[in-house]
Amino acid sequence: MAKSLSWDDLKYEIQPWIRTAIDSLGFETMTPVQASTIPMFSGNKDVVVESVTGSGKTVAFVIPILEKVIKEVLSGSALRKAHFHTLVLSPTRELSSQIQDVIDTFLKFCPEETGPIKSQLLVGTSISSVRDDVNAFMEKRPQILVGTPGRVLDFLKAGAVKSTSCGLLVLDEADKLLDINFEKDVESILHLLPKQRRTGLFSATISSAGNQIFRTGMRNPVKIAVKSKVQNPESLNISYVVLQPEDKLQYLLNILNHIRYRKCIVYFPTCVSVTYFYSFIKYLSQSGDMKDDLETYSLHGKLQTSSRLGTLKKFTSTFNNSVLLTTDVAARGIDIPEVDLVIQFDPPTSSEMFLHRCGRTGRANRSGKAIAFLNAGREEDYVNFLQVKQIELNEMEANFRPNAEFYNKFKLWILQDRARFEHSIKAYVAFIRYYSKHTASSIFRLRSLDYIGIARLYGLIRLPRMPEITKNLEDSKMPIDGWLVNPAIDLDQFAFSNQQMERARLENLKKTKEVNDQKKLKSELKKKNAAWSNKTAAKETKGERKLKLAQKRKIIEDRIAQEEKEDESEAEDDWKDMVRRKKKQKSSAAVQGLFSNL
Ligand SMILES: Nc1ncnc2c1ncn2[C@@H]1O[C@H](COP(=O)(O)OP(=O)(O)OP(=O)(O)O)[C@@H](O)[C@H]1O
Repeated sequence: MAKSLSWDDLKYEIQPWIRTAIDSLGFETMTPVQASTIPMFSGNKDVVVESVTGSGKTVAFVIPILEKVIKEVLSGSALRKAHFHTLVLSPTRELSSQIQDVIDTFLKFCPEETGPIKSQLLVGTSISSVRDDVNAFMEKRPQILVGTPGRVLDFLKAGAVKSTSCGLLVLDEADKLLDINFEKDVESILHLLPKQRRTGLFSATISSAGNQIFRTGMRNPVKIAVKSKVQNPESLNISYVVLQPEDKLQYLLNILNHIRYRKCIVYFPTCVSVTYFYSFIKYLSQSGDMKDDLETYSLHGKLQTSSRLGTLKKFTSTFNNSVLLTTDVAARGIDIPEVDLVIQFDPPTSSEMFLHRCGRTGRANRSGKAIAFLNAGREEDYVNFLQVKQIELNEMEANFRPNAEFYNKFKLWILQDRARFEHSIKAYVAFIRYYSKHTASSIFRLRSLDYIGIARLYGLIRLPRMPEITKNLEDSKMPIDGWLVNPAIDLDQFAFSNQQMERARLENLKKTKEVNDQKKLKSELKKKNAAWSNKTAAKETKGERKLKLAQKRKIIEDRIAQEEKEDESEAEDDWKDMVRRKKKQKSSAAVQGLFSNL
């Protein structure tokens, strides 16, 4: 830590009410990143800030924002109607909402005679449209806008709002905002903002954005990097454990049931794996296989915004023993101080995301533990890969004995409902596709994946047909017809427990059967007809040809006989020559005849 982190020693004089807010929030000292950033960014500097997760970057930009807005207000140059002063962009709705909460917490201390200073959240929801946002903006006249790139762009393009007074832009999780997923929207937003503005980029992994940061139009930015030898905060302990893929779920449940923690976040690779494992864990809770007081939540990008924000709020406000099953949608920026355990069920597709996931615990000097599960075989190399990137991991022994009965229990749960069977396949397929997207592709290779072990992890009954499996799974390991259970299951008899779905399935099955029967009948008939017609056609042509030849011969012989009678002088000619001559005559006559017929 720097020598003096006392707020009194901050090299910038902050507003008294902001200082009151800091005291009430219990922030006794500044964090190093705040000590370096606040004076620069509140002054007239563009900043690029990199500092470990949970080190207080949000307050490091919120105070300068408030300082700048308040200066505008105090200078008497009131914002014109439809104008705003500051724009904060973040990659997720959850994070945007959290940033707005921090701003509003400070604003509660803003004296009325100074204000009113207001903020507005701009994130896509099914409840409010862009037009609603514009109407609310016109009515409330906020100086500070916080939102996700897509929604902010739609809002600015709607035409009613003027961006020419925007003097400050903050990109939180800037490396994410400058990556391929957001790049276009962010660039379009930058074009709509005036060039004369201050810009601040913040992230724990900003270096990974490389030269992209210069596309934000900053002028001589000050680089502030608060780092130790390793990239993770000292209060965060990161471990890894090597497991057979089929044991991973059991091991996770073992931790959730037997290790003491307050709040735990478990990262899964895809949305569908979250929903799938969440429903199985819920079932286990109901059947008494999970500890009694455990509260389980699920959060992923396919949920409605209101449900996502609601879940996060509930998880934040619960007491001990709660678990959030989620995806990378909740990996960056989310600040829930009581989270003391983070589990990565599978490594993420990039090392930056690995840090962000781990960084949901061990925040603001509180101790936290992060555990990454690695599949035995090849993934152990990931530890060295991370070490090169200055991320230190400790090895952890998996002290548990997998229960052989577990897979049967899982299988029985799936066999109760066809929907679960379909869900298991979707989750498995999504995982394989996810695996192919790893940036460290020399470690996470589709060729080396244990397809059967992972199928067991997902409780699969049968391997799905997918090119990745056909290409990479050795023939000797391929189960007969893909079945992982013996005896195989009659899929036509496998019912949905939901009656409506089951009715629809049976209806569909009936229709498919009818169509198939018809198709079969048609193809059989076609085959039969084709065989018959081909044969007859062939026979007819043969017979016809014979008949024609016979007829021709007869005609010629008749003619010869006739001519013999008519011309005795030619009697001595060889009949064969005669035949030839007559043939010639006939053919020329035929040609003439044909011509005249024209
Ligand atoms: N000066 C301070 N003293 C004590 N706690 C602080 C201080 N400043 C911020 N905090 C707390 O530290 C926690 C982490 O802060 P914040 O969310 O801003 O971290 P961050 O650096 O943005 O992390 P990430 O990179 O994960 O987004 C928050 O709970 C915040 O309230």
